[in-house]
Amino acid sequence: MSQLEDKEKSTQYFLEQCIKKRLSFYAYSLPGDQEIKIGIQTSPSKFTNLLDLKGKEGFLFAPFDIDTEQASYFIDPEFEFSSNSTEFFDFSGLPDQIDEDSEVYESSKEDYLEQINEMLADLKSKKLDKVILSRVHVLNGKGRKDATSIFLRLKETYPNAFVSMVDIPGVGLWIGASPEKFLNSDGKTIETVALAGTQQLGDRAVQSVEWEKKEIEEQAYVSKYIEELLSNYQIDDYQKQGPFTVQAGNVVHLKTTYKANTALSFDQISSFAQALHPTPAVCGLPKNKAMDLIRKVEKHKREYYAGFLGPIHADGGLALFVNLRSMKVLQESMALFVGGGITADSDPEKEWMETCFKAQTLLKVIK
Ligand SMILES: C=C(O[C@H]1C=CC=C(C(=O)O)[C@@H]1O)C(=O)O
Repeated sequence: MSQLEDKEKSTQYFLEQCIKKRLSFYAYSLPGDQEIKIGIQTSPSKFTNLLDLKGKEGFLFAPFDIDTEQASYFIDPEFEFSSNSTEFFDFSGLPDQIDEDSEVYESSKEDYLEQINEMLADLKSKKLDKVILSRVHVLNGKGRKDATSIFLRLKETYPNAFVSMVDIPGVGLWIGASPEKFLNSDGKTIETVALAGTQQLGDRAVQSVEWEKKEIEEQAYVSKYIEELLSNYQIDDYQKQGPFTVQAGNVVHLKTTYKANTALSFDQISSFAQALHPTPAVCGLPKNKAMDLIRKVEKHKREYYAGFLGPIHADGGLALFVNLRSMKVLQESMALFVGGGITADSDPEKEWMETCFKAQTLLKVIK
């Protein structure tokens, strides 16, 4: 067996034990990075403001609807492990644990079409410009015992995604392969992206993809929102690139990147992140109206889908991503969360198909 296979195997064993013993842990690999970082904490703390995490080192996990739904968690690891190191952790004294599964509401196609038509009525009467409708697709027969191998396969299949697995007892086990950076900072710069618009790639070359008016507009709403926010924070010195086409598995998106050469304090970064979330890539525009419409129309709770997650460092550096192409892993099933941006020009059937293509990015790896 090669050295790499040996390492992969020990990472697999390690993660499987964490899941069986129901430890609170995170595991992630950054886009383009081979390494998997893992951290364990007996009881992670909740936080309400990113500022509370100032000077801390760990992993944060925030829901979509910060105001009315689940809590935000911070895992401050008592033990850290990396797929590049051979450290040892003794699981032998810990008993196996089983958690009660919570119910997740799965939308039928009829539900989805009814919901999109309800949203379209508000969009067409110009109550709002854009809203994201999401749904849950439940896959039976695969569950917690399969989580680690799916996580490792996602990492191999999507090396440019932020691939993560987070388990917090009573909160849930989540896995994802996100194509969307939320906010990255190394203390000297901040980076974010406007990602929206989706097509199935099929057998086309990425650069040959052409975009329709509806897709160009839905992405432009995200760019406009980010640019207004940068301006509100007096961040004028930034490089903008795009929009250009990027591939995320079997789909492509339109993306604009923003990089500001501004050294912000942690206080400013946390305030900026809080104002940025949720962007019109996952919520809509105007934000409050879109949030109200989502709360009214969607029958499931989004929980941590479309929230944000990632590591933060004691020096204020952070690498946060939007929790997309993600699923909640239950004992014997998996709940995949997928959504798409709806505007007055949306065609309900096409939007339904888009959510199917997005689900395929995960299903392809699970099956
Ligand atoms: C909300 C999702 O994707 C977002 C990111 C890229 C493209 C999107 C779109 O075309 O609608 C969404 O804004 C999802 O994957 O569930």
